[in-house]
Amino acid sequence: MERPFFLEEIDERGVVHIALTRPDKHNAFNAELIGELTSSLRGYDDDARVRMLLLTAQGKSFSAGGDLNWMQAMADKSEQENLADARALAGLMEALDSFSKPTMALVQGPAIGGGLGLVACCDIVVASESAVFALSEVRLGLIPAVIQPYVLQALGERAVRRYTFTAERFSAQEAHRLGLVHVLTAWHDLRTRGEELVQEVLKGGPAAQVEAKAHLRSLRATAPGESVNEDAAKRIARLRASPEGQEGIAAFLDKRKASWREDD
Ligand SMILES: C/C=C/C(=O)SCCNC(=O)CCNC(=O)[C@H](O)C(C)(C)COP(=O)(O)OP(=O)(O)OC[C@H]1O[C@@H](n2cnc3c(N)ncnc32)[C@H](O)[C@@H]1OP(=O)(O)O
Repeated sequence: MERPFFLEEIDERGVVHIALTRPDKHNAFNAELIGELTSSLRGYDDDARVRMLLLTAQGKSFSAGGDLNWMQAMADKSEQENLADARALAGLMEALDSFSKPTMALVQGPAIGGGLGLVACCDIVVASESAVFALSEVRLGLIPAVIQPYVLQALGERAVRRYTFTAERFSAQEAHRLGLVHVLTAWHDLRTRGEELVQEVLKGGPAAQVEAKAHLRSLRATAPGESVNEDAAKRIARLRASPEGQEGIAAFLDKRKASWREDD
């Protein structure tokens, strides 16, 4: 099937390669990408040929997160449409996080907002030394809601508190120190280091890996239940259609400072 925003391929070893292919928009995700990627992930998860998943991205950025043009348009949608759309975003994170076989991300550039969420949902992360990360949402008048359980798990609560409120960009070295990134490598070695780790994963028993992953998930304190995801979707839907969210998104797209109060 033709996928406008990503490529998918399963190799003879059972490795599913998914590459985000929207480099002109820094691989930001809109409703179409979210819907198709989620159904693709679910399909591969049910496919007995599949041993593991490798997530990559084309271009300069891994992903700039939610497409802000798409989010801006939410102010004109009905509350129900906006909420359904936010639930779909939660569904994408859930589909990646709960993928029953091992998953690996190769992060070649910035992974911001929901882009960082995708990375945090993967089991193994290899990143270029030049990659950067951010929970940028509050600068846009938004919150890192649906990604928060995964980011909490990957970075730890103290770091998440800091980076949620300051929205500072942090380096791949910091992401490595915090545990989000397992392997740091030069940009030109990213694929090679990734392939080395793929080969290590493929040496393991497939059923054992599925069981190990299910067991790990069952031990997690912050695995998001349905009510957590629903709450997150409601918060996102409310904020992005609000005057503050619309101001934050418009300011980013217009490349100006957001005006949060009359005297700003
Ligand atoms: C639940 C999920 C929530 C979310 O994910 S909220 C969204 C979080 N995303 C962000 O905060 C924005 C992230 N974007 C960036 O930080 C930067 O951008 C990059 C690091 C990815 C790239 O920086 P650089 O190379 O300096 O490019 P540039 O001038 O900032 O952007 C180039 C063009 O790309 C558009 N763009 C960037 N990110 C998005 C996006 N997320 N949605 C829609 N467009 C985006 C810009 O506006 C601009 O466009 P033009 O060339 O027309 O001026």
